[in-house]
Amino acid sequence: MTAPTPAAPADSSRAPSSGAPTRVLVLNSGSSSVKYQLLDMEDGARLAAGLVERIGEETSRLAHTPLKEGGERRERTGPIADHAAALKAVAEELTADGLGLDSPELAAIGHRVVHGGLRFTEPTVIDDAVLAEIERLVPVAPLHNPANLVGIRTAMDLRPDLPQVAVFDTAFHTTMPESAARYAIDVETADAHRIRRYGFHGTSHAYVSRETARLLGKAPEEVNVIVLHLGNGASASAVRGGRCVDTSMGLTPLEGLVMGTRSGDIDPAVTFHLKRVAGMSEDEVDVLLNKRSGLIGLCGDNDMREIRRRVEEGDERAALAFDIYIHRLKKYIGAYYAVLGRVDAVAFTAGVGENAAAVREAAVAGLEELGLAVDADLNAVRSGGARIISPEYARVAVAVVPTDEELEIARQTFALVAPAP
Ligand SMILES: Nc1ncnc2c1ncn2[C@@H]1O[C@H](COP(=O)(O)OP(=O)(O)O)[C@@H](O)[C@H]1O
Ligand SMILES: CC(=O)OP(=O)(O)O
Ligand SMILES: [Mg+2]
Repeated sequence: MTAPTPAAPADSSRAPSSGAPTRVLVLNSGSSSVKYQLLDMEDGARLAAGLVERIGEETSRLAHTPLKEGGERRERTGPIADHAAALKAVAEELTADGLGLDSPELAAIGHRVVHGGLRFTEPTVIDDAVLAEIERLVPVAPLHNPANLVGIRTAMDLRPDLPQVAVFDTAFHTTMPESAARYAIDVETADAHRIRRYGFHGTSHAYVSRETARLLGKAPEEVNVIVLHLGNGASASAVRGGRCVDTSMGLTPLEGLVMGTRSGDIDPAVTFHLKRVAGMSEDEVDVLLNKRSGLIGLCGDNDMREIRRRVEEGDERAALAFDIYIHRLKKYIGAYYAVLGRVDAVAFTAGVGENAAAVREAAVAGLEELGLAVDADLNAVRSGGARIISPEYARVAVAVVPTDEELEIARQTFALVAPAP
């Protein structure tokens, strides 16, 4: 899961050797959550990490872990109205540990921004023009870019003097060939409205594909990897020699796999039908496909833990939802196998991919002819580390590779703002 595992304890009292600030705060603002980490880039140590979830509900929760020696995990529960309130609460927790946003050791704040459109292919220092472009892209990332903007603006209010850096989910996918990035629709219309497949979760796909190569003892250039990022939002990617050649999300994060609340692939005519025949408005269709579909639409739950519990109890709706989720996943594994031609590894990551052994087992079941198999004992191991779960004889390594979007964002942010040595 993207939640932090205690890293090497950091000595937060150490002064940076060059005197220049070396800490980066990373904010990963999701539709109803904020994940954050404070890292010291001099040695990569995590100083604090946490998560605010269920923002906007009565049952919001902030879990904060200072990773200094002796630091203890703290929790706040109770309503947190919006992302701005969530970030203020995070700032308070950091201040309580002597790691407040006013610290002179902070070099920059890095922000996950989900949609960067055509313009942003690299990490970017945020100014008014960048903010305006992220705002312009709200219609194509309606659950995400607004939350990202609140995170940026709140951080800018707290530290107007610091560089704020946007790291885009779409950036890693800009290497996709036109054959994968273009929809087969009228070219002039598509180009006029910049309608194409952008792909998301790119920071995670980049990090996990690299970590998978490392797990195999190879350079990223040497391996072809299928990455399955299965969180609340879920996407698959085909990575050839370190470069993305296809991914399952498209113009928006709605295309592709079955997700917690999103439908993934669907015949676009379903939307015409809902409007013309079922009398739904544009906004109602949007809410249906983004928030009331996927696992929650199929069985009333979007948490894979709950779905597995129900399946074990013999609940038929949960079992069907699980089967549909797996069927789609398996189709993408097969599709990306064909796209890549040769596959060295299939890597499972994010909340579901890292924790749900039943999903990994079912997704690979029956694919022995493709060289894919999972060893039941290895698959059952619970660990926070990257590991191979396929039997030794298998031609393709199946791996669990924990993602760390925050670390990757911190690295990219620091590389942009730190003066070259
Ligand atoms: N132990 C577990 N077993 C199965 N699924 C889990 C487990 N822990 C977390 N998850 C799943 O992970 C999902 C969240 O994944 P995460 O990567 O944090 O998503 P996001 O970043 O989209 O919020 C939860 O909805 C839940 O379904
Ligand atoms: C792009 C996307 O779907 O992100 P998340 O999984 O955080 O919702
Ligand atoms: Mg996520």
